[in-house]
Amino acid sequence: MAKGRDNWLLTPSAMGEVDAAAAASGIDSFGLMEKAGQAVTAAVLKLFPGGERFVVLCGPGNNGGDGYVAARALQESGAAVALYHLGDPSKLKGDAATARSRCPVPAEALETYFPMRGDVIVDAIFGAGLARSVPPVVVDIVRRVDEAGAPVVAVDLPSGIDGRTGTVMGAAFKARHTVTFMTRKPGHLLLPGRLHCGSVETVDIGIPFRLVEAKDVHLFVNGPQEWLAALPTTDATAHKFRRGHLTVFSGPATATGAARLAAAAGLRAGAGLVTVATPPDAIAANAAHLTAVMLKAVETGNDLDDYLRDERRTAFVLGPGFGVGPKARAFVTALAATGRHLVLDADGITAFAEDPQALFSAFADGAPRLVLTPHEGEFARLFPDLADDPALSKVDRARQAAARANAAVVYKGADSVIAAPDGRAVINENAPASLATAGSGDVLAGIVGGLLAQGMPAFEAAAAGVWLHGEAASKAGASLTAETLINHIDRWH
Ligand SMILES: NC(=O)C1=CN([C@@H]2O[C@H](COP(=O)(O)OP(=O)(O)OC[C@H]3O[C@@H](n4cnc5c(N)ncnc54)[C@H](O)[C@@H]3O)[C@@H](O)[C@H]2O)[C@H](O)CC1
Ligand SMILES: [K+]
Repeated sequence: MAKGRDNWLLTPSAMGEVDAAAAASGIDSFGLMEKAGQAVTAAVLKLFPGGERFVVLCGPGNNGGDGYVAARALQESGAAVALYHLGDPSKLKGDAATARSRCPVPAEALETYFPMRGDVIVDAIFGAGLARSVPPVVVDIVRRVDEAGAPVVAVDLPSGIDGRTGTVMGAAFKARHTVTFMTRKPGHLLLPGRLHCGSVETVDIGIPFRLVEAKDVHLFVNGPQEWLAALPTTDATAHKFRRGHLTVFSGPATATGAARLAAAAGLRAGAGLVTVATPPDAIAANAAHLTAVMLKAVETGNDLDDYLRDERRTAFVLGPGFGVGPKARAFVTALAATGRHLVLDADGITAFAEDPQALFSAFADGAPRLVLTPHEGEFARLFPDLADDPALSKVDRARQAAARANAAVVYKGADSVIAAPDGRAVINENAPASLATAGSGDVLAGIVGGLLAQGMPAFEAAAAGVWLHGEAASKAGASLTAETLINHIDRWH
């Protein structure tokens, strides 16, 4: 499955470099702006064929330039158009100045705009060049538009959204629809930016895609193109041992459900065999609920050493319901020494809060064998400096964490980011809101463990696991529980 426009992501600065490369290769840059403005016009007219008045808000850069093109094209279509500008339009430069000079619509200062009933707003104030918090006049206009409930179509990005991080810089429009150019930007997927974009349309404005590909940014929307080639196939003749053996470590008698959810999910994800390794006091609780999944008592370090002697036990999940004490740290250290694969989740992560370096050192050598699946709070426990650095996007944080831990990191959320130590990263977009339910994280850990058990590399298993989890949730419907989610996990091939 090829990487294409739909799953490619460029940061605004990389997009700017692509623009510059296009201009250097002889492509007419005003032609690009013209196509951008025309595409916005087409989207606006399609979405609002009965719009009474189109109000174009133009900023001081090329985003505003796109707006001047759109204002002219909307007027040429016979629509009523009003135009408001931020800053002194006589100071516009280059293509934006050209676009303004060709726009016959009279313009007024932005602060004088008060929405009227029937207005449809084209937001061309800031796009890729937003560099700091929006000025007070934009904060005011965003508020007026919100209060009036007027629909907004955003050019490139809703003004106020940082295209690199998805952060709201002071205030930002909540668009009904966003028209962006060549590829989406991280801010269209990362929260809260995603919630401000409405539907997002990516328009080819004529920059050859080879110039986009030349920017080797290693950032994509998560999808099968990233990992399908590494997904284990189900071969009818495959022996169950060849499909790997996943072990999930259970917590004490009072906390066994999470491990069973992970185990059942691992089986569904294709592991040939799955065992719940349980403290003796929890055998009865686990035995009462397991059928296809096997059960084995593992209490002490010696028990674990014995258990690990069988090299066919290829992958492990530790954390769901496990408890955060020294036992978790000792077990993880022993597992690391085997050279096999581990998903460390929940309590397993928190157990290393006081000494994250001990965890990173244990997995420092060789190809990544560890998958970490922290939500925001757990991430901050292992990587407090990265969590606190406001300059970093969620992608930056996940990437730096992956490099530090020599692990595939799944930084969870509605906008999960999966990153590898070598810098590859994907942003996930297929997770429905219904996934925010008890036990959903345990199921994810189990899916990833099941894929690791079958020999999938850490980053691919992590990215595939997150995507399959999202697909399962969509199929399970709005009232899903962790149990019904498991029944909808599909291995895909
Ligand atoms: N290939 C493409 O994607 C094309 C994109 N186009 C459009 O161009 C903009 C990017 O244009 P740029 O001039 O770089 O940036 P902006 O217009 O977003 O803003 C820059 C402008 O605004 C000033 N500024 C930035 N932040 C603030 C702030 N907080 N307060 C006040 N002023 C601010 C800054 O100093 C500049 O003057 C892209 O989004 C597309 O819409 C091209 O039209 C075609 C090719
Ligand atoms: K905009």
